[in-house]
Amino acid sequence: MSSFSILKSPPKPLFFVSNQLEKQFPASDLHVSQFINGQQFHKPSISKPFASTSSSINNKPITAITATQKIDKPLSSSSLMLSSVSEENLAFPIMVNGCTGKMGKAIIEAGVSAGLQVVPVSFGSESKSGQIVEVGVKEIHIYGPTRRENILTSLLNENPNMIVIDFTVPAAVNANAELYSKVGVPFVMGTTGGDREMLYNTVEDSKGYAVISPQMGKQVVAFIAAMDIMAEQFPGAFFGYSLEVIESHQASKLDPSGTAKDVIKCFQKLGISYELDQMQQIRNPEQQLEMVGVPEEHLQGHAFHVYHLTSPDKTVSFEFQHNVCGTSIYAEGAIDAAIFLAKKVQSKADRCIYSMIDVLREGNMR
Ligand SMILES: NC(=O)c1ccc[n+]([C@@H]2O[C@H](COP(=O)([O-])OP(=O)(O)OC[C@H]3O[C@@H](n4cnc5c(N)ncnc54)[C@H](O)[C@@H]3O)[C@@H](O)[C@H]2O)c1
Ligand SMILES: O=C(O)C1=N[C@H](C(=O)O)CCC1
Repeated sequence: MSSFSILKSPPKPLFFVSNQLEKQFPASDLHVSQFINGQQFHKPSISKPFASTSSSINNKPITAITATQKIDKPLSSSSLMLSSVSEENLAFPIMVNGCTGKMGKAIIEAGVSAGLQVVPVSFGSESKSGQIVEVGVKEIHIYGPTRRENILTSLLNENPNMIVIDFTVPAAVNANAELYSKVGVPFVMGTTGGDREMLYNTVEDSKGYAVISPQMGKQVVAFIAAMDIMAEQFPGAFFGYSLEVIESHQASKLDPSGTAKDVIKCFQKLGISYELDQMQQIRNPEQQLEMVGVPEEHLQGHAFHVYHLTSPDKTVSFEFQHNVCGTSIYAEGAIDAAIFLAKKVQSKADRCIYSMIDVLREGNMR
């Protein structure tokens, strides 16, 4: 049984950004952005040193973000499900990198709903460096690519149980993983792309802990696991079949679907000859509306996949689809992955690298 401890006492702030960190890494010329109902609003920029225990913006303290603070939006059905664990007051903070992005915001909301605490510091792109982002009532200070090692080391010293959740961009995957591994902070890597082999090698060499998965949606992960089991048990079962794969994502997605790549690996084991560059990627909103049937309100955030198999004589066909609108399915899965990882770290598990299938197998589903 895991020795992971669950606090029963009332929630207490578990971390603070110290004056020392503030002095070391002042973030001058901070900008405040606010997200309301998914829309970003910019307030006039202000010159402000990095968060201190006594400083405030608009009279709001910015030193620590605790699970006791409320998100000022109605609870969705999914967040109601997550709120059932908030009473357990899970005792580790999360650092969410890429927090100005769609997933970053969703992770913060899901994490707070689950009773986790969010470190008020996030690594972002150069262009977002120096901004303060408000997500609900949370204020998160964004740091660009410089001085990250020192900042992360200081944060980890102050929050020794911290887990990083990374939903950034494919180009940042390897550098970020190297940084987390070097500093020794466990991480959940939800970001797709980059050099995946190098990613695994980096974590393995450092003997650090990580959950890595291009797909955190638990039901989609269960589908991939089922395909993998079929491929293991019946290799070559679809030999000679032809495969057509179409995936559609919001136009801002920078890479091909990482999920489809994993599913295609299963089809290859099942005997189908298919190259990744045959996959059809749809990023054009007009096509998404007309061809794919994406609801208009989800053009900015969806992941639709269809895999069509046809027998050599064309008398038999199979079709698999998984269509996701929005981000909540991934955010909930990523929080489950962080909780799973915290338990592995706490119990000093021998194995260090995990997938979402491991998270599902251990039944860490709330
Ligand atoms: N594993 C999953 O289940 C899952 C689900 C959804 C999205 N994703 C992946 O997560 C990633 C992010 O998706 P999104 O929809 O939130 O994208 P997004 O474009 O909305 O957000 C990306 C964020 O990364 C930040 N960023 C850019 N460069 C950075 C850098 N060098 N360091 C740190 N941050 C940087 C951006 O400022 C932005 O805040 C993508 O790779 C996407 O494919 C994975
Ligand atoms: O929206 C995205 O980007 C997604 N990326 C992942 C992938 O590439 O498979 C998971 C689905 C959403």
